[in-house]
Amino acid sequence: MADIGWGALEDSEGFGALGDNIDDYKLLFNNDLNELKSTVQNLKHAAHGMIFAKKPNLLWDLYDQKGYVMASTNNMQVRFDGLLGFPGGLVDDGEEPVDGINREMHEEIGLDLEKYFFSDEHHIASYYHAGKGLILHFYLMEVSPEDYCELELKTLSAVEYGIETCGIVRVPLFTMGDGVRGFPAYLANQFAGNARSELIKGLLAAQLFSEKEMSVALKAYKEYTESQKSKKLL
Ligand SMILES: O=c1[nH]cnc2c1ncn2[C@H]1C[C@H](O)[C@@H](COP(=O)(O)OP(=O)(O)O)O1
Repeated sequence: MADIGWGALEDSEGFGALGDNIDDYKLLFNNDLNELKSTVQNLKHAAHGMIFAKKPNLLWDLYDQKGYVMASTNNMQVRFDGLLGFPGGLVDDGEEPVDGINREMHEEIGLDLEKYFFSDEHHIASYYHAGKGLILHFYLMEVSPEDYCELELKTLSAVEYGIETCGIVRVPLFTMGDGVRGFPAYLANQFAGNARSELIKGLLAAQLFSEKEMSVALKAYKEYTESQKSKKLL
């Protein structure tokens, strides 16, 4: 069969290219965005968001599970390209990032925009990848545990379900007795863009993890990935 390539996707395919170095994504501060807009031509924007609910509970009466976190697998969560990421996507030309995230949330997870709506107050960080000319905007929204479960179910009937979004993922917010399985092992998956860093930032901002808990989990994740490499499992 002839290789027909990615067709219309070809133009934006490079933004998702593998091989990024995390240091390529620079956190933007107050006036950086305006300065970039006035100095760099043809900037592209993307906006992604983390939706979470806090529901402390003991999983199997054992693991302190602090809440639910929705990571979507469209792009993210198991996205069409096999990587994990948050719902969201590229912002259309002439569109504001906040409008882009609402549009993408509706397409990818069926978010009812009459009820839930991302606004500028939900924005927690932006990052710039100079090599790609790409600015990533990250948003965070809390919903009730009941609404969270309803949103999960709605994902299955979203327009992009089965196309961009291949599944919805709950992030395990606990670590098992071996110190690795649970959240540290989840971090060892492959993520789109800087979604791993966004997840860490989002969990801290949502106060689902303390700085100390996060640093223990990150140490375990790093040691785990090193050990996998030395066993040639990665
Ligand atoms: O969750 C994410 N966090 C940070 N960056 C991400 C995430 N998901 C994707 N990306 C990067 C890499 C992608 O190529 C670009 C565009 O996002 P994407 O969601 O793939 O855009 P479209 O759905 O194709 O519009 O951002």
